[in-house]
Amino acid sequence: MNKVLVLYDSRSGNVAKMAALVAEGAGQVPETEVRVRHVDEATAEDVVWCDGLAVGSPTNMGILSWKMKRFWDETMADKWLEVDGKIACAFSSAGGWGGGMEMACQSILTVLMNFGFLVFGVTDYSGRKMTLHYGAVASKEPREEETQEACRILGRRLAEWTALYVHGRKDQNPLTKGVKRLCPGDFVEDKTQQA
Ligand SMILES: Cc1cc2nc3c(=O)[nH]c(=O)nc-3n(C[C@H](O)[C@H](O)[C@H](O)COP(=O)(O)O)c2cc1C
Repeated sequence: MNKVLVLYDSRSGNVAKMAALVAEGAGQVPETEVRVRHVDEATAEDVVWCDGLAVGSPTNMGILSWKMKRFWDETMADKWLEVDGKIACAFSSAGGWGGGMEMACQSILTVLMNFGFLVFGVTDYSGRKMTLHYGAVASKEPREEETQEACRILGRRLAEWTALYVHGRKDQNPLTKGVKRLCPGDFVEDKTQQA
């Protein structure tokens, strides 16, 4: 069974909504078991259990929340050298566009790299001007369809990579499985807007 953990922190519910969408996306890959854990209830064993991990945090001063940082500093400290090679990605909500959500994703990815995770971004677009190159991002709650879809794509891509690289399921390779992957040109209605 393909195993995905969605680990998140959320103070006012926005990242929790993103986490549910990331989990929904992961669940679109057959034979995938998805666990969703708030950082307050997550254990080191949840991380050990998974093949792939999506970590979400509110953007706090441009980086991950102190609770999420503490989880890796303290809860996971004994597991250092034991979780290398798992596949991982990030997502974050900030107070507004430009508020640092991609930097927060980068800070999450930095922590994960420190533990030996194989981290990734996504080249696909989820809307006319929305992609998730460093992880899925939202301004406040994921209200717009393209923001919601970015979260789903992230979770689905994570489960596809773990299916392929951990379980050898070549049929789940997103580059060859025949599911349309969107790029900016797919959304251009008015050619004068292309630049
Ligand atoms: C301590 C603190 C720091 C924050 N720092 C930022 C920030 O650097 N940039 C930003 O745009 N929003 C910032 N915010 C706003 C949150 O990132 C935003 O409200 C987010 O959607 C909260 O997610 P949550 O509902 O999952 O807790 C901050 C909020 C708090 C409480």
